[in-house]
Amino acid sequence: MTPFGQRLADALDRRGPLCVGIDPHPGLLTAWGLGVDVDGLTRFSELCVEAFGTTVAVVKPQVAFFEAFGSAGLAVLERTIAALTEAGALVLADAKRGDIGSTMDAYARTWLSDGSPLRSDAVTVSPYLGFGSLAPALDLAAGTGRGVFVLAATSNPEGAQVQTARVADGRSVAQVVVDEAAARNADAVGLGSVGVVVGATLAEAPDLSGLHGPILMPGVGAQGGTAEDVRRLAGDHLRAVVPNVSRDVLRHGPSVTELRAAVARTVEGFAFLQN
Ligand SMILES: O=c1ccn([C@@H]2O[C@H](COP(=O)(O)O)[C@@H](O)[C@H]2O)c(=O)[nH]1
Repeated sequence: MTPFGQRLADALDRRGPLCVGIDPHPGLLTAWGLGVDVDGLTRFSELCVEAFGTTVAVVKPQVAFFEAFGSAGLAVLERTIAALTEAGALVLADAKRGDIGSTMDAYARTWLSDGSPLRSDAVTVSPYLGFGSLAPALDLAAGTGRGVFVLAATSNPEGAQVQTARVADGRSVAQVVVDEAAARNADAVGLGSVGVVVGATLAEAPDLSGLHGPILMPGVGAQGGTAEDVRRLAGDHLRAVVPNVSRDVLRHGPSVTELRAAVARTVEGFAFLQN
C-alpha cells in the first residue's frame, strides 16, 4: 500500500485540510434526538458517515465513546470504519494506546494489521511508557502502509505537568517525543507516516522543524482553540498540519446538510493551510 503520509498529503490536497471527529457524547446523542444506547450510536455513526465519508480528508472516530457500549459498541465502530473507508475518507482511530512492548504488539495488530476488523489508516498512541515501547506499532504501520500519531503536547491543561518537564539534556518531554517521531520519518519520501499530536490550545508548540510528518491539532472549537491559534502554532509547517474539530461540527447535526455546511465553513477557515 502507498505509505500513509503520501495518502494523507493527497487526501488533504483533494478534500481540504481537516480531520473531523466522530465523538458520540451522550449529550450529542440526545441533542440529535437519539437514544443513549446502541441504536442511537448506530444512527449517529451512520449520519456521520453520510456527512463526512465523501467530503472530509480524515475522519477520527473517538474509540472511547464506542467502547462505552461494550462489544455492541465495538461492532458499530467496525462497521463505521469500514463504511468510511468505502466512502474514501482516511480513518484515524483515536484509541491513544500505549503499553509495554509485548502488549503494544496486540494493540498494533488491532488497529494496523490488514486482517483486523478494526483496521484503520492510522491510530493515536501514547508514548508515556517510553517512546521505544511504541516500536511494535511503528514497525507494523511502516509494514502495512499505515500511520501513527504520537501524543506530544496535548490540548488539555493537565498535559503540561508531564509534557513540559525537562529531560537531562534540557529538552522538554514533548520535544523528545517530536524528535523521536522525526527519526522515524528520516527516510520518508514526502510527508512521513509518523505524526504527532499538538493541541491547538497551547501557548507554544515544540520545535516541529525536523519532523517531516503530519501534525494533528485537536482542541479547535469546543476547547477554545481557533484557526488563528493553528496558524500561530504551525509556524512554517502549514502543509503538515491537520486540525481536528469534533463537537464544533457535530453540534450542527443531525441534519447531514447542516453537518456538511459546517465542514465546508471550517475548511474555508483553514484555507491558509493549503497555500
Ligand atoms: O491532545 C488531544 C488529543 C486528542 N484529543 C481528542 O480530540 C477530540 C477533540 O474533540 P473536540 O470536541 O473538538 O474538543 C476528542 O476526541 C479528544 O479525545 C484532544 O482533544 N486533545
